[in-house]
Amino acid sequence: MMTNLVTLSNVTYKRNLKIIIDHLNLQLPQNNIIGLLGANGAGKTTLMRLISGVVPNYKGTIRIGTATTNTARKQVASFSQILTGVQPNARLTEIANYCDTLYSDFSIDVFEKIIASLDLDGTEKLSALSKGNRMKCVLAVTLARRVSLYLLDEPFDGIDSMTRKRLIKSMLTWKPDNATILISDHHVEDIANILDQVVILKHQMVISQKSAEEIREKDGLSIETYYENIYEGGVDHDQSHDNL
Ligand SMILES: Nc1ncnc2c1ncn2[C@@H]1O[C@H](COP(=O)(O)OP(=O)(O)OP(=O)(O)O)[C@@H](O)[C@H]1O
Repeated sequence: MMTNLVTLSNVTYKRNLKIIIDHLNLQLPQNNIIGLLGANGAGKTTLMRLISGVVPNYKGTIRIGTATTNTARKQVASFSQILTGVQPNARLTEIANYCDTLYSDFSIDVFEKIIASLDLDGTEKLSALSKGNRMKCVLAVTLARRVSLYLLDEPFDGIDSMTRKRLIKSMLTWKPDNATILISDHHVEDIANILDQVVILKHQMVISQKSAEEIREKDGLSIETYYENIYEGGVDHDQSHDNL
């Protein structure tokens, strides 16, 4: 049986009177790679921020393992917005040392191994990195925290296909056993073959959650087609039973 790592119950989040997340319920199992899909503005980044513990005012409950408060969740989830606020002039090794002081779970050893495997030079300054190299750095810093949950918000945005493959390989290599990765990406097909599950967000809510295997084998669809069908107002046949 799958153990749930993350549970959101009845979570509502408003910003300037606008509802961004509406009575959302979601459970994410342990040791899974989960794709978070949805159009621009669907709320993917907001959902990750809520789970990671950086959003102060929301209604409902959010739990990662036994961590329920924002402070406790920050300790057990590594969010890819980790470089926000880092001095652009900092060198990569300085960033790692800084993260090491911030997070007791940070592994400088893992960070160094990841950047070496991605051909990044630790003496480079963050501000001097190309977009692709910056993304490599983001992934290295995020994964160097040894935690049970990783929240990766569009980690391959604007990345060429070869670099993307290397980043995906790195992610799979360095994911701790039993950890869960929630990953958003606008190009579903890029990550489809590594996903265990797909969660689709629309209209401030989760409109579908399904295992990737079920989509491929039972529904006979690619994840991309499944996503487009659901998003365009198609019906999840398993939920309606009208395909019987
Ligand atoms: N700082 C903010 N103030 C007001 N509204 C915001 C703010 N940040 C996000 N929103 C709104 O919240 C909604 C969800 O935004 P969010 O960035 O979470 O979506 P997303 O699915 O990550 O989008 P994208 O795919 O474009 O990154 C949007 O309607 C957006 O306009």
